[in-house]
Amino acid sequence: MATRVRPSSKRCAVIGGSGFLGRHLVEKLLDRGYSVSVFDIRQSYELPGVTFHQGDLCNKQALLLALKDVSLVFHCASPAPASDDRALFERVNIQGTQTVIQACIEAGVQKLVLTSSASVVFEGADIKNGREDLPYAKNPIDYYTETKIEQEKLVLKACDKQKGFLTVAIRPHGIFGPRDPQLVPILVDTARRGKMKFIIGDGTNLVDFTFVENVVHGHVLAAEHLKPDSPICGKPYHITNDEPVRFWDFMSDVLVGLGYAAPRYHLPYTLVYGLALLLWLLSLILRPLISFKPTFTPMRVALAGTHHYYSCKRAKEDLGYKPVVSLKEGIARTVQSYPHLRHGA
Ligand SMILES: NC(=O)c1ccc[n+]([C@@H]2O[C@H](COP(=O)([O-])OP(=O)(O)OC[C@H]3O[C@@H](n4cnc5c(N)ncnc54)[C@H](O)[C@@H]3O)[C@@H](O)[C@H]2O)c1
Ligand SMILES: CC(C)CCC[C@@H](C)[C@H]1CC[C@H]2C3=C(CC[C@]12C)[C@@]1(C)CC[C@H](O)[C@@H](C(=O)O)[C@@H]1CC3
Repeated sequence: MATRVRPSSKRCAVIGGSGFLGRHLVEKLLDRGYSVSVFDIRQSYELPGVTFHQGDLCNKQALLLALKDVSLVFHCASPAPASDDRALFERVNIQGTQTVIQACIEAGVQKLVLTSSASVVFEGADIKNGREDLPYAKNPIDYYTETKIEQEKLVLKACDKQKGFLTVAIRPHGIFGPRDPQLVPILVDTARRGKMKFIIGDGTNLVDFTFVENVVHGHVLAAEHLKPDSPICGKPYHITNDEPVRFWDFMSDVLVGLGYAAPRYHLPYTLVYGLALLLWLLSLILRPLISFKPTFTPMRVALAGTHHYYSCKRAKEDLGYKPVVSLKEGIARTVQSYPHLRHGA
């Protein structure tokens, strides 16, 4: 009689492993002695110990090949928020995540760790020290957030101790660090176009930004604590730097570190938000004729002008989480890693 080989607990797959967070996670997993399969729509690097599977996560057969003999899966793939493409977000984040869950169950995967986002509870109003039991946003500001909510619900609902399939979701906020393709590059691009002179609102709003290595640390802790008798099964966990900072101080530190001037002039929040909404509607109406992407989207303005920081108490208690890199050190390492984005480079 053929016996089913139980996948090695040190064999894992990272869906979205070619991306910013995914690659940092892969590097940490290799350091910790895991062998890693990366499944991604693109291959962006090569590393000893990593097997690449190029494919779309909406394709179950392609996924099944990558999940063979894998016991632990990290799902950190998503279209970029800036794409603002509703159909793409629904296909990848919702239908694709359903496919990931089915493929994991069929392949005998035991643990699935989802990269969700703290923004699943954010709808433009202030959040101060928000806990995981805040309700999901009823009116999410953009399609990205709308589909991240559905994605998280699907993954957490799929947790089934009887069947031996355990799930958990990590909710980071504002990830930054070396190789980040959005926060620092968009910020510098905006500064180079002379649009980072303004502070939206009074500039005192506190926000969480999370150095990528802390996000990775949270994922690894979650994977290693995910056991049938652990309290973390089927739950979401905030993972941040646990050092809320003024949004505009963080932006200024990065800009000044790269040789640009810090924003100085204040603009009223409601005015900028209204304009951003108008521009977004205009871009939607004109989309069949011309394509333009406004820099100041309603979501970016809301993120820039409100308080939104989250409690990591649950992660500290259940996972023993503690950030491994401080905000100051994270900013310094990030700034240093972008010589090509320095002023005048
Ligand atoms: N960057 C942040 O600030 C932030 C904050 C909170 C949560 N997150 C979440 O973290 C995860 C990783 O984000 P990131 O910043 O590393 O983004 P990223 O764009 O660098 O990485 C995403 C990866 O997913 C891959 N991908 C996209 N569609 C795919 C598909 N159909 N099939 C297979 N692969 C596909 C991309 O090729 C890319 O390599 C995402 O789920 C994102 O929602 C990011
Ligand atoms: C144009 C200016 C007002 C601001 C320029 C900087 C912005 C590009 C970034 C500042 C905060 C960032 C951020 C994200 C994208 C880039 C910023 C808007 C996310 C929306 C990316 C997706 C994540 O899931 C969100 C999260 O929940 O952490 C990010 C929130 C912060």
